[in-house]
Amino acid sequence: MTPDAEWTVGIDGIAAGGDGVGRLADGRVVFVPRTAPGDRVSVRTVRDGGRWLRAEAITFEAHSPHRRPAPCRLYERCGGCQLQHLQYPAQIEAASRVVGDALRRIGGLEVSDPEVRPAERELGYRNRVAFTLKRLRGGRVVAGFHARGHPGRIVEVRDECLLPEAPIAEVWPALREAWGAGATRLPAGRELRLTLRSIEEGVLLAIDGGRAWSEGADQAAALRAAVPGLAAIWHRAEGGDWVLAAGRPDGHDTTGGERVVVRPGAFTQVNREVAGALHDAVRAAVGDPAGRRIVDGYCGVGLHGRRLARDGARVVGLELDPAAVEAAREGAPAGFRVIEGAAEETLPTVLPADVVIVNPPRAGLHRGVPEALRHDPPATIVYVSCDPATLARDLERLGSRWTLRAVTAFDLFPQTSHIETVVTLDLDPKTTDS
Ligand SMILES: C[S@@+](CC[C@H](N)C(=O)[O-])C[C@H]1O[C@@H](n2cnc3c(N)ncnc32)[C@H](O)[C@@H]1O
Repeated sequence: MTPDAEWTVGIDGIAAGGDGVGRLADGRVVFVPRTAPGDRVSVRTVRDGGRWLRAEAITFEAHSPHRRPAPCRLYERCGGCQLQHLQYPAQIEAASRVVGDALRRIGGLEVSDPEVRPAERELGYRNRVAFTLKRLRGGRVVAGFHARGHPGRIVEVRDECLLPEAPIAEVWPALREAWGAGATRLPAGRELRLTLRSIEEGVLLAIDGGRAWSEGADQAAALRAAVPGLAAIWHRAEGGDWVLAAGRPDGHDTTGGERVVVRPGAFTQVNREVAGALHDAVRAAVGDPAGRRIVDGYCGVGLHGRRLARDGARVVGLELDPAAVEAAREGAPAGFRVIEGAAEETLPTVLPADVVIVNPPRAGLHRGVPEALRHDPPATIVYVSCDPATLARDLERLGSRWTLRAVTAFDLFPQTSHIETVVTLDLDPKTTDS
């Protein structure tokens, strides 16, 4: 089928990236963005990948009962969300299918589609939002999100985005007003990444990129005074370190009962409500932690490990990012220590352990991590994953010595195709590593 050919397909599911997916009579799979299970749609091929095709919808011959008008008026142009055209229960069902499919297809596991814990708030849930600001020729400034299908372009966002928590939704338009024509009150540079993080004290603004801010202190102070709710402004010039430009050095936030310091850079989950439920699930999967040796791998600011140490475990956190390590150590309970470095190098030095938690970035575990776990197996592994495909690959690499106790997914990112999964594995004492 050549690009530009037009034909009709029935959509019967949602693929991992959020596209609707259907099948041709000859078995080839077709991906069509912004379609829903139950749609029948005439499409045009935009890419022929051999056994799969990517296509765009031209007209709908039948509409899915799971559709709804997208709540955001930027949805068609913005690259941030993929599932706003689906009613929320259909988003949850799609997430369950995506995780189940990955575990069966890539992981070779015999599992059914898992339970997905929905969010209470499907909008207004993000405590962190990153915008991109570009200075164009002629002094014009655009600031917003990357465009759908054109990541180099920026879709202007004023007050349209429906995902941020209320404090961010209020600060962003006020900040745009306050930075002045040509954004001259911000650091110079063609492109800046502006991250707003809502914290107990208000909103923290982290400006990443641009040149050193020679008049930073004055301009940042003026900006902060002009934007109600802005608690602190940080800047990191290209090739430099984070510098506090105005306001308070420390912000705080609480997730899953743990209050931690928030500074720019260190990873924290964006959805405090669902992340709290996820942390409770990890805590429950560990069982009674008293006196047990636990590794919190890829610990970030140490939310799992700190809580388990408070409950009596001896916990070692493993974390690569120095900013996260610093936050994890601040105010940590006795019984929780953190080793800075790559988990694939540090894990073998802290095994054996009773329980190992791993929560890697999207790329999943470095090969060295399953190797170390096979060599020195813990009784329980709790794997928290933000990518079902790499999760499934890693479970396969762990081998057959562990049995799957539970799989639960959490909708930390409503309206998007991202999904977080928690898998608990128990060592089968009768088996040996082959
Ligand atoms: C998905 S976050 C999880 C953080 C934490 N568990 C939480 O719930 O907030 C992944 C973390 O792994 C860290 N990281 C990335 N690569 C790593 C590696 N090779 N070894 C150790 N930590 C790593 C990142 O800096 C980040 O803090």
